Amino acid sequence: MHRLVKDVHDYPEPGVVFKDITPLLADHDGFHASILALADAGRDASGEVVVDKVLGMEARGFILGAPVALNLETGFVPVRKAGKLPRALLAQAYSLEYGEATLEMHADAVSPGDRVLLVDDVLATGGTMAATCRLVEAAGGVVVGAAVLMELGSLSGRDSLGDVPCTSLAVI
Ligand SMILES: O=P(O)(O)OC[C@H]1O[C@H](OP(=O)(O)OP(=O)(O)O)[C@H](O)[C@@H]1O
Ligand SMILES: Nc1ncnc2[nH]cnc12
Repeated sequence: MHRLVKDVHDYPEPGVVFKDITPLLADHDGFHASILALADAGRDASGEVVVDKVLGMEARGFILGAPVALNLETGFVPVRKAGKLPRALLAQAYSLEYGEATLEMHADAVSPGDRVLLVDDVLATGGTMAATCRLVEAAGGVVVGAAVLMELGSLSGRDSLGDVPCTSLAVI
């Protein structure tokens, strides 16, 4: 996977090393293997699916989360940046490595008791993932796991996830 993720220095702001996954997405074998590996986070040791929904965060989390949901034969829930969803919603402000934003989810997208897997490309500060956990909790769902392609170990994002187990295909 490493050769298919390109480091872009000082993007989107000075000091950030941006992890560009577009070469990985453009490579069928790399993309396919990544989806299968991320989907394993939604199964137990015997291979049984243990989640009811997969959530992906706009925008790169959509690209990865939707095929993971299909692989697990669950529904997919888009968690969007503010102002994009048309019906009653839950909202959560957060900070990420290079800014601040608000994430929103339709209020009825997760039902009480739903077991949820969160999927994204990068875990950096963990702000995005933690905010999504808050949205799921507000809906009455249970985050049973998170799965990312890459974890930026120096930013300790995992610490913001509490007891939620996070599967990283690579810690860099
Ligand atoms: O752990 P954090 O510090 O919160 O950073 C991780 C988040 O940042 C990126 O999303 P971004 O908001 O840049 O959106 P994009 O997918 O639309 O580019 C990435 O896809 C994660 O969602
Ligand atoms: N360094 C980084 N590269 C790509 N996406 C990110 N999201 C937060 N930090 C990031």
